[in-house]
Amino acid sequence: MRRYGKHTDEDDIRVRPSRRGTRPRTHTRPKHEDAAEGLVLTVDRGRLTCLVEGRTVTAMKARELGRKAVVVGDRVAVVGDLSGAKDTLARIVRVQERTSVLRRTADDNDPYERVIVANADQLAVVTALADPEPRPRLIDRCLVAAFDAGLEPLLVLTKSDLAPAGPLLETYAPLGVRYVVTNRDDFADGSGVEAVRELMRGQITVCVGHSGVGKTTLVNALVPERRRATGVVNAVTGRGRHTTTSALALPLPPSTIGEDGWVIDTPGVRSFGLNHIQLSRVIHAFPDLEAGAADCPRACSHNEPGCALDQWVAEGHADPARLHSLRRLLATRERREGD
Ligand SMILES: Nc1nc2c(ncn2[C@@H]2O[C@H](COP(=O)(O)OP(=O)(O)OP(=O)(O)O)[C@@H](O)[C@H]2O)c(=O)[nH]1
Ligand SMILES: [Zn+2]
Repeated sequence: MRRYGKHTDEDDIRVRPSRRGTRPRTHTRPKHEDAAEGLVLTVDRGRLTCLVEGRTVTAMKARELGRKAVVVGDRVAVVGDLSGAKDTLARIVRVQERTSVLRRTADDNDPYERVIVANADQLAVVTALADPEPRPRLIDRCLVAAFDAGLEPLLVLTKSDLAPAGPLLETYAPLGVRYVVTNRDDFADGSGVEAVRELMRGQITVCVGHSGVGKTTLVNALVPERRRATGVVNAVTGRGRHTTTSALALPLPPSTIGEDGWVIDTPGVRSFGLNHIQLSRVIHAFPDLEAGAADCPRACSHNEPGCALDQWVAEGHADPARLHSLRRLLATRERREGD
């Protein structure tokens, strides 16, 4: 599978002086060797729901983890009561190095970019073809966030009963982004949703979409067990609904080919702040252009006089439509009203 430049969280990289030789070996042995492996499914006010050996276990962060955030998708080491029984609380003592991190937008209530999901493989951008109208700038911002985070983007175009997908797909054709067109009438007999599941098999897919685009309808169709799954979470939080703003990881139903995969629903995540985006990581998703950027001025924005990409395209090394698309994406870094 194609991979964009994956990167991990800065705070995963720790430089520590080696203690070897200065202390007896027993002291450097990792603690909690008996810990079980868990996958974080959701987070609610310091309580983390983890899947541990097939059971849903509630846990909290061990103090030794300090301020390090533990997020949905994290692979963790868990100790303590792992029975999953009511009112039990396990402890997360380690977080495995992340293969990818997706950050949430900074907003008025929270000025910080925060990691919302770890270890995802792809980002499904759910967009209605009508009602509400598609918002290409918003789609572009999501694509930039995906490229930056090293996630494979996937366009899920819903409500195809209301409008054709052609015009929107034309805009995205030069980007070569995979897409699937859906509508809820096709979900009824399961045929429509199988095509979406196929694109998610064996992957960890984060779903984002603006309110009203049909994301809930889609996720419920993808994971018919959702009600039961969220029921488990509710037993933990003691609330009637899953009302947290945390993402929620849901298992795709088992398939005959054995690669199941996960869908991560993200209530309240509609777009992404792009201030932290590194141009080099975005252009990494455009290998045909990246080669031509070698001759760019230092810290080139790729949208300024002297950008070597104009020459590169003029010489026929890459399709002008690709450069146009790249520049359009990079231009969405400036936030505008409604993004
Ligand atoms: N015509 C049509 N309507 C749909 C389709 N899918 C969902 N809807 C309707 O669109 C509305 C929004 O659907 P939801 O699934 O709740 O959308 P959402 O993106 O989860 O929206 P929020 O709950 O606001 O976050 C509902 O009234 C659905 O019945 C579709 O394929 N075609
Ligand atoms: Zn350039």
